[in-house]
Amino acid sequence: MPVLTGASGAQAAVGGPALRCTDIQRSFGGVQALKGVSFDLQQGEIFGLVGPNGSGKTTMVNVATGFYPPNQGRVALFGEDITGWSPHRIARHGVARTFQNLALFKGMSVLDNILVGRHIHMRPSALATLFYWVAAVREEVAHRRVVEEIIDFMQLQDIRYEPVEIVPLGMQKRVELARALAAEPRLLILDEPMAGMNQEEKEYIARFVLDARVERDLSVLVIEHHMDVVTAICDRVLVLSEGAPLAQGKPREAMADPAVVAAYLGQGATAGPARASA
Ligand SMILES: Nc1ncnc2c1ncn2[C@@H]1O[C@H](COP(=O)(O)OP(=O)(O)OP(=O)(O)O)[C@@H](O)[C@H]1O
Repeated sequence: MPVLTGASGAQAAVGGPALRCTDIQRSFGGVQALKGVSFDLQQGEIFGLVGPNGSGKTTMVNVATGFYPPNQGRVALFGEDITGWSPHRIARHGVARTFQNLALFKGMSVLDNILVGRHIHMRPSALATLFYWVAAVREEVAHRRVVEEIIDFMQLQDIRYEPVEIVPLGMQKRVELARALAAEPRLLILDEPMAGMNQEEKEYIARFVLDARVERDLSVLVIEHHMDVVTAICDRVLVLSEGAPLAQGKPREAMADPAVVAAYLGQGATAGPARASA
């Protein structure tokens, strides 16, 4: 059954929060991008961040992943306070993300781009490689095995040796998701993973996310504008507007909240729930 037109793939969440954001505030000069945002993303949950353009979704993700420290508020990952940590340190603690604008390495093959996702598990030491090259080769083989398995999972076998820049946009999005999975994260953060995709490509990504949650024991935070995707894959959503939380709950209920409808209407018909069947 197609994911986006069938029953919700949502499952009940179990355990404590994978990500807890408490009273997050963040400004850029005079622009208050986040005005006290709080939410818990439970382990095993697919949690959506939605809202009109400029409502603070990407800023929230950048705060959670250490790209921007918050001006106020705390971020906790699996119970550990990570406020102010660097992106690299947060990545090592099990967070992988994709970006709104693709961040792939042109000139490298699809396979090598995915292999980059393994870097946080690599132990680069020239000395160790020189004297313990057997171990280094063994490590390289192990990384390649993980990558090959992800290439199979994401159905990228046919394009694995292609330079990434000649691959169609929908496939590039899939490669970026594969690279994030290669990091073997506990929390996966996706910033508009289906932007620019046709219906079939959206179906693929939705299915990969649902399968990855189960097979890879993932918690997922996703920013997405396509409301059919949000209602199909998200257990819960937080709706932001102008940096403030408007509603939180199951997708259909949160999107039906009068304050949410009003916020989207203020943005014009193309920005909001009107795209539900896009
Ligand atoms: N680095 C920055 N410098 C200055 N202003 C910024 C910066 N990043 C975000 N902003 C501002 O913060 C506000 C929230 O932006 P943000 O990108 O987080 O929104 P968004 O909900 O992700 O939007 P979209 O759906 O269009 O991607 C906007 O007014 C934006 O212009």
